[in-house]
Amino acid sequence: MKKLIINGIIVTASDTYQGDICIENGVITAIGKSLSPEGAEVIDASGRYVFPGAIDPHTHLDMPFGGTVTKDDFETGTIAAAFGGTTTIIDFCLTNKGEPLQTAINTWHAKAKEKAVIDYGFHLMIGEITDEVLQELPKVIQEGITSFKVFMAYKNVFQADDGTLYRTLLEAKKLGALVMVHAENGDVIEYLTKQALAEGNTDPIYHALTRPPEIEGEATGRACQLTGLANSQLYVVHVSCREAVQKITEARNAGFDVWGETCPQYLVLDQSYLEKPNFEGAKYVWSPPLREKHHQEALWTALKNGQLQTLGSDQCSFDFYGQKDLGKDDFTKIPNGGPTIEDRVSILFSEGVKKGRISLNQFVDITSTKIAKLFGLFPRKGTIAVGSDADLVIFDPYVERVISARTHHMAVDYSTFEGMCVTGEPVSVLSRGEFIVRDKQFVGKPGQGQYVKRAQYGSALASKENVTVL
Ligand SMILES: NC(=O)NCCC(=O)O
Ligand SMILES: [Zn+2]
Ligand SMILES: [Zn+2]
Repeated sequence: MKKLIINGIIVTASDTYQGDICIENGVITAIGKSLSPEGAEVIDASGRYVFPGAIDPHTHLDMPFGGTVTKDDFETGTIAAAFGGTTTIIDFCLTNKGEPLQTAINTWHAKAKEKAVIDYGFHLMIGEITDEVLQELPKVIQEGITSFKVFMAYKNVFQADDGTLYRTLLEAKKLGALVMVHAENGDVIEYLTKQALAEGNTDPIYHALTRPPEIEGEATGRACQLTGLANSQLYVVHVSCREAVQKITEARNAGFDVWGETCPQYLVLDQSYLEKPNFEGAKYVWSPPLREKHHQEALWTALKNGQLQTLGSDQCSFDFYGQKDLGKDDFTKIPNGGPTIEDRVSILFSEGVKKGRISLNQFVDITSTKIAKLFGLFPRKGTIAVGSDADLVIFDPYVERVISARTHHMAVDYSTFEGMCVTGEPVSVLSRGEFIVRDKQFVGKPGQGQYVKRAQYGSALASKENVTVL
């Protein structure tokens, strides 16, 4: 049935205005003032913002990692994402050396198909470049997987060597894919962690102390230089520190095609959380780790100035009891990651827009539009325009609430942001014109989310967008 959202304040990455949005067959068919309500279900959004559905470019759902499997799967994870205002995710498909890429892709489709309540795509991990991998990559692109992920850390697990990264950059350039890196120096981390354990230092805080910011800065700089050499394109995931921002900024100023993402946990939490008593610090173990507080300022400034362009959640949830406690006597055995998919958008709105650190339009760009452009989803997704999917969030910008595991929708037994007071909340969320959250109630169905084939890198990027705004 036709729907008409009336009187909302429509916000895109470039404009803010009051208007009505008409939706038919899952897409936006008209935007204007006083559109005719004839034959339409009318939804009054007076006093509320209407945003394009947020896109999360960095999730790990139903992922085996650290000797266990993430607690949230494609059902609980995407329901939580929807409550948080996210209508599309791009999840990381892990590959195994020596196994066809297609096997891994099929596995990831099987995880998502019957479960996802919002639309989804995949990035593909590249762990090695072999003749077989080279042969398969063009088909991967045809299937709409147009971003490749290389880990520079997690030695003996996911880590690829520099030769693999360089060859992935070259192939990506040829095929029209964006290369994503987890940028930390895995070899040095291995040395520092062994040293810490040998000295009897087993507590969660040593996770952070054995992965100092220099290690992230070095790997980020190396990946940027290799990108310049290959004349390719790079997206640095989960940037946590000043050193990495500096390397990305230098690369962009040198004209390299380099982009950076940060995550909500790095914007609002700091290293001291790892020192919480009773092993609670384990809840805050990410790689890269939470940093000293002064790094937060560098990240906010970089988002404001465009040196970092996106916010991903890096959702990778493990229960405190039964999963995080695998590392009770050895911090290297704590599964890395935390639950963040539901709170990403609200935290950026509350801490960013409400506190005057970024503008409302930047908020939309950082959580949706720029992600859609970088990952081949724009203009189908990432904006409010005639012809775009009706992925929409009706957002109350005034409500104040406290984030808690008692009220969140993730399957995990704690909240990363427990007790944090935020202003603003999605009230209703539509995916391709259908409500999935209506007046804060879930009304969607597992399996209604669709796989989205993404266009090649660059299809929606104007060249001037790669200029750093100082
Ligand atoms: N970030 C993290 O600690 N866990 C998820 C896996 C990754 O992104 O490195
Ligand atoms: Zn990572
Ligand atoms: Zn991640």
